[in-house]
Amino acid sequence: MTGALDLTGVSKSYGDTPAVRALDLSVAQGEILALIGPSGCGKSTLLRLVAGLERPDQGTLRVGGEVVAGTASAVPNSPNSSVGHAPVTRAQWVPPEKRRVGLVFQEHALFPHLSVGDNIRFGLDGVRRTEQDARVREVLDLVHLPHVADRYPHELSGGEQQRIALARALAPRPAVVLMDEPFSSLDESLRARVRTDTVDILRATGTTAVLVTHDQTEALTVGDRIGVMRDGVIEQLGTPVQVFERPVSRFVASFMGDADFLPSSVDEHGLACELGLVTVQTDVADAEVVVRPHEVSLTLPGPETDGAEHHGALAVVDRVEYHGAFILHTVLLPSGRTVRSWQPHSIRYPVGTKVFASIHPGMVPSLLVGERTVTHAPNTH
Ligand SMILES: Nc1ncnc2c1ncn2[C@@H]1O[C@H](COP(=O)(O)OP(=O)(O)OP(=O)(O)O)[C@@H](O)[C@H]1O
Repeated sequence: MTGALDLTGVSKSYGDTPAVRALDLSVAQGEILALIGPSGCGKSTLLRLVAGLERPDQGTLRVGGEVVAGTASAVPNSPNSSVGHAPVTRAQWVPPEKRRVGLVFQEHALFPHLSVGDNIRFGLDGVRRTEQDARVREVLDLVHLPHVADRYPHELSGGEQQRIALARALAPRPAVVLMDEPFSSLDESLRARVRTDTVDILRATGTTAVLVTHDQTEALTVGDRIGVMRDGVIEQLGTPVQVFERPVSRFVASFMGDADFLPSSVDEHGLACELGLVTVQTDVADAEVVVRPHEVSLTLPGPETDGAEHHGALAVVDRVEYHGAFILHTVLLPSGRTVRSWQPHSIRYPVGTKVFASIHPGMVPSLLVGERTVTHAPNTH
């Protein structure tokens, strides 16, 4: 089925540097896709390809079902052509201004010499002035800034400028809005508010969007799906719950949230790691258990933990970091490995405290064999 945005086998290199490699991606109508990955993995190149600011070396891009770059569906050979002859193909290219794509890029900030109204009108070329005025009013209402049409960008706060940039992108009713780190210049408290407002506006208008971010929380809270990119490919594409709770690889597990990795072994009780038995049914030997800090429980040793080595390990608090609402404890296990544990604000074990570390009951950690996670079912025993 055709989505609002479809990429098929798209590749782009800069000289010898592959930036995007044979990438397939489909974004559904009204969906918000968050793209995340380490610096240089190809996120911006992907957006620039969709925007038409770069040409793909290979592959096809469609916006709203229309081929905007690459090779249109192959024109079949004429009946007279010799058997085995390569199909005739036709390169297609739609320039950026003709694509139904709205941009909220940092480098496409508002024009400083144009009023807010004229900034928004900029994308409405060819539309009658009365219609332009109506649309400017409409999108300014949408971003809750109906009174700023005559102001200049420098007369707006950072958050207001960001909302105007969104209004400008939405004005021509694009099929897809592309956002490259749109909130990164805002301070943290403002960022959360502008982000929420932006998502509300995208939802209210049913707009399809691709958002590039460095921020895990942003990806998890904003994306209907998240694409985790690495070296020019999407290593995992899934819902926030899938990428966080069922990462497909060591890379995704450590990139989306914090993770520690503990070796495991299978004994007569089942699969166990240093933090005790793992509620996973598997016959995989030599797996590593992916342990997230929110899954690790710390308690002071007492009669109930005596002889409970199947359920955890005696550890020593090695490091304590205050994060406001939560406190991150790093504990040293008997093996010399460390694991991290989030504790609520009210619990702060000083460095050197002996604690009993275990996996919270009911948690079903992921298992890694080599670099990939293995699928498994929770142990029902
Ligand atoms: N114009 C260019 N010329 C040469 N190489 C480039 C160019 N643009 C990007 N690259 C290279 O392509 C690769 C992907 O870059 P890209 O900007 O897409 O990554 P990114 O994931 O957006 O990184 P960041 O998060 O740091 O913005 C990198 O190796 C980068 O150095």
